[in-house]
Amino acid sequence: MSAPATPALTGDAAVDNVLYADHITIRFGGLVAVNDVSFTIPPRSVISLIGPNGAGKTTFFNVITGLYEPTEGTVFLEGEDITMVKPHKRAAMGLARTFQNIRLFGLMTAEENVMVAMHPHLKSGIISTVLRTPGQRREEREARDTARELLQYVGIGKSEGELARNLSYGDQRRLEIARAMALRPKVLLLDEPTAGMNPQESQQFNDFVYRVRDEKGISVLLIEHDMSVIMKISERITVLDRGTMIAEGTPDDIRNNQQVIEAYLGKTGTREGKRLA
Ligand SMILES: Nc1ncnc2c1ncn2[C@@H]1O[C@H](COP(=O)(O)OP(=O)(O)OP(=O)(O)O)[C@@H](O)[C@H]1O
Repeated sequence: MSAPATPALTGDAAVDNVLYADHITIRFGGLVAVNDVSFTIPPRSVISLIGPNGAGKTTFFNVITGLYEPTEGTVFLEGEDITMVKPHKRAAMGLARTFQNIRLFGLMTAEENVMVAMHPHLKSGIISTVLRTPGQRREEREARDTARELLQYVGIGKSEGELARNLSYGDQRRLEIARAMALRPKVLLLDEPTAGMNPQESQQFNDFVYRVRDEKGISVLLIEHDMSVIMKISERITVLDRGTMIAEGTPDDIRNNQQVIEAYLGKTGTREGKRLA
């Protein structure tokens, strides 16, 4: 099923969805990187954003997370207009992300990496931190316990004392997710989460994403190049090509969509030598 660039949204999309990006356009000088794209993330959903190189995925993602201000359009989080809200504030409001290139503190332990991320939710001010008041010590103990629980949750509980840089690549990705979850997100935005994972880690990742959705009630948005991951994991897929939304639907809809096949493979079916999984 192919969708127009501006699908008609029924009801109040800003209220019914955790996230609603309404008619987003982003221009860089003369280049229209994203062209009038509307997009929703329903509660407890696993959604993917795909498209060939240069399609506008990262640019759109950056508008959602607040790194870019859209030229036109509005972003709502649980009905609240967050278009002008800065990235760190959005993170504290419940939009947590991981990065394509892992960004951990390599010389801190796994546990410390998660504790640092909790900072926006901690109450202690600078004075009580310096004086190490009983309240501050209690809060630190609780933060440490929560960090350990999160590390257990993502499957690297035994590595709590390891320096982040000594963890395997797959475990560093898990640590990034634990850190994002420390923000108690409503939406978890994952940029290329399975890059560099082996097939077994990739399968475990799929199971993990469903657990996050079902047990924690968090919605997950993925940008991912690996089609086999996308097709297995997504409840809904949105496809961008040259800044325009060319299709939206279930994995089966997308797999059989002629426009999507052409966008990826070219009309002759040979572009980049790829196949849709
Ligand atoms: N900061 C910027 N300034 C100017 N042009 C940009 C900027 N960021 C992205 N673009 C351009 O916008 C278009 C969309 O790029 P974007 O990185 O969003 O695509 P993408 O789908 O994420 O691609 P890839 O899969 O290769 O990462 C490209 O033509 C890119 O060159």
